[in-house]
Amino acid sequence: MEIRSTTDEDFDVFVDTLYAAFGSFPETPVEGGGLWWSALETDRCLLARTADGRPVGTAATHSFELTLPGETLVPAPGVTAVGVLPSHRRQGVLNAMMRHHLAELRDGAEFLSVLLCSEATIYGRFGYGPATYTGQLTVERHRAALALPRARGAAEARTVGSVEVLRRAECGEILEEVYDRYRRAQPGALSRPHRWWALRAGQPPISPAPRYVAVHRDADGVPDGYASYLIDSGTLTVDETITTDDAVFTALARFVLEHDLVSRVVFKHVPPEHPLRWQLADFRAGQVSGQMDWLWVRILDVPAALTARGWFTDGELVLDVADPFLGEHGRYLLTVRDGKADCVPTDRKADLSLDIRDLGSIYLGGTAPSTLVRAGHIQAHHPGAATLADTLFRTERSPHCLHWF
Ligand SMILES: CC(=O)SCCNC(=O)CCNC(=O)[C@H](O)C(C)(C)COP(=O)(O)OP(=O)(O)OC[C@H]1O[C@@H](n2cnc3c(N)ncnc32)[C@H](O)[C@@H]1OP(=O)(O)O
Repeated sequence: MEIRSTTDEDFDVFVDTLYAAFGSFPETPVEGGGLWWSALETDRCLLARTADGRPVGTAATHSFELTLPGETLVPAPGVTAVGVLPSHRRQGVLNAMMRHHLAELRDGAEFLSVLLCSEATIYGRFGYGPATYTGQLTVERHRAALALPRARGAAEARTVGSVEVLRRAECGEILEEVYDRYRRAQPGALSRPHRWWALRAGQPPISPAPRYVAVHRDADGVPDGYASYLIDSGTLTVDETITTDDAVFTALARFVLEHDLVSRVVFKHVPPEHPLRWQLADFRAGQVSGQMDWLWVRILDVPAALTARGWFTDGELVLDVADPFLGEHGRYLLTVRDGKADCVPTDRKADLSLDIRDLGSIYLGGTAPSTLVRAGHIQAHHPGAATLADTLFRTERSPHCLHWF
């Protein structure tokens, strides 16, 4: 089998093969997201061909930036468009493409790779672990009153800005600018390169699908948040609510919850532990559903990855990390002082033994190491090791990603 990057000449072969792998047709318009593949970078698309030249597999990489805890931005190659023709499955085509992808990243000194899974059973074997989670919150509007904040001073901190409703097509650059400020501050968030917005590639509100957008502006009229939404049969569905400011989030939530002629509001992409549920005066007015994994992380260089993120508690931890897919194994001393980590190979006794996929899961602070100890995936070598790891890896704001690719 031959695996190589596409060029402008065989990009249409790539698209045809990809669609055939998913059992659909490129010529059939898809609501809103029909142009998603137009944002692919031609030189980062792979075609796998059999010895007689037949295209049988595809995979592509987006050049994203990922925000790590501590608001550090790092390059994050995002794997997408993975498909193998039904006639050639379970013969090792994906395996070969993943080896090719990870080797290319290592050559380019990249230290991680990310993806979203079509099925959660596929990518663990290649060293990816679920690192951020999402869900949706459905609120019955007649029970949706927001509670008065109890913390001293919190009520006064309420935003003094304004909300204006625009059609998606009238928003110009506002969404791109507000999203970019948001993703730089939100651990787990990915950049949406300008080409996505320019090509209207992906899901609403990037795509041209009709949407109303509630744009929040601060006291000086500068946009500092938005909520993109659609109303259908009495249900108002919010695609995404984007802001760096909790008070602006509350103002936008209040805005959609007070919408007339709506019986329920569905907030998509609400991460676990989001404060919105706690802001409802009636805790049971909000029902969580569709909780699932979102961004998966694959670490390729343990010291580079652990020293890149920010840390919030001082401490020391010895991690014994196995990487069965790449046939590697290493033991590392992680030392955190004043928000920065040092990570070096060591012979010291390990506190925890774990698989590289589990390191991917705990890396952004969205999965507690103790949860994976209790699940039987991480081995804690002494009492207190899991608590120590929980304390070190924890972040103030849980990681969240809502970009679909
Ligand atoms: C990031 C993304 O793009 S997600 C989109 C993924 N694509 C799809 O879901 C499209 C439909 N599915 C397909 O095209 C194919 O079935 C693929 C791409 C998922 C798998 O391709 P294949 O070439 O069949 O995989 P390959 O033969 O290399 O299998 C590698 C291993 O993964 C396992 N595997 C492959 N697909 C699956 C699956 N859907 N569920 C569970 N295990 C799987 C195989 O059993 C094999 O396991 P082993 O190493 O223990 O023997």
